[in-house]
Amino acid sequence: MLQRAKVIAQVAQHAGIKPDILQEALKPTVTAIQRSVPSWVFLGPPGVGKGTYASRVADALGIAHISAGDLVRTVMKEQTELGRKVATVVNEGNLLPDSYVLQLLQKRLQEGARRGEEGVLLDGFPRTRAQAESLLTFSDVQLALNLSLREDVLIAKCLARRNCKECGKNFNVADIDLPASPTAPAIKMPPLMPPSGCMAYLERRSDDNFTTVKRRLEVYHSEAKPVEEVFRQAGVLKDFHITGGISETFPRLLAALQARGSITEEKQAA
Ligand SMILES: Nc1ncnc2c1ncn2[C@@H]1O[C@H](COP(=O)(O)OP(=O)(O)O)[C@@H](O)[C@H]1O
Repeated sequence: MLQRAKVIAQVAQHAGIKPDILQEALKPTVTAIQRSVPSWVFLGPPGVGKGTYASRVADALGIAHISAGDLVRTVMKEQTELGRKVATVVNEGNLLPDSYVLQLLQKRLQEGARRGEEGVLLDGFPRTRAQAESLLTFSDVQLALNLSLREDVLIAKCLARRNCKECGKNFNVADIDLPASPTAPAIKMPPLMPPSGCMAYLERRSDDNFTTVKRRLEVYHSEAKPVEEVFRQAGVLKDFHITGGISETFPRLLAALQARGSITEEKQAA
């Protein structure tokens, strides 16, 4: 702080203006810099595994993982008028208003900043062009990883997601083993089975039914390209196509991030 006051005094003297006037003029810039949290963003359709890979990468990097869907589900669980309204939109497979989701995210970022979080990995945000543009105004987005996977597999994965209400962990009981077709290569994705202790506590998300998943995919396809475009123009978009299960994909994902210089070897080993 003292150092900053000294620098401001020197610059003010050099420019021939009073230090307090310069200090006042710099306020918005300083606040903007202080607020600018570095972030990584995982983009992709429902069922692609954004949450699974985001939480593993965040653990590997030692940064916080923020899932927009989890923030929304916390509100849905509240027995309030707002919680019920949010649940209606989510269960129809539609998006919540940009301003509302931004509010939830900013609140979560502020809580994190108070705890000393220095970087975050976002999953499920942004989902519209407006959200993406807004994110760039308050966060230094260093990477937008755009995950993709065959559409028929996305549906199967969503329908097979399970959550243990005792330990809170997510699993996927789909055993995908599809031969090559004229348009797609063969794909094998073994299930991520819950341990026996979780079996009695498994739940399915209320929006993971066939009709809602189809609607979520439609919404994704209509919003995804403009979001990708914002990050492509910012020079941070990286495409990553998933062709197998977690044990095959996760090392390949880390290697791709490392090749891009986003992960150091030390962090990958940890
Ligand atoms: N960034 C967002 N903007 C608007 N709505 C959102 C956003 N993130 C989550 N939601 C709402 O929460 C639901 C669940 O989100 P999420 O768990 O990320 O699901 P998905 O499996 O579709 O990626 C979405 O279908 C949407 O209704």
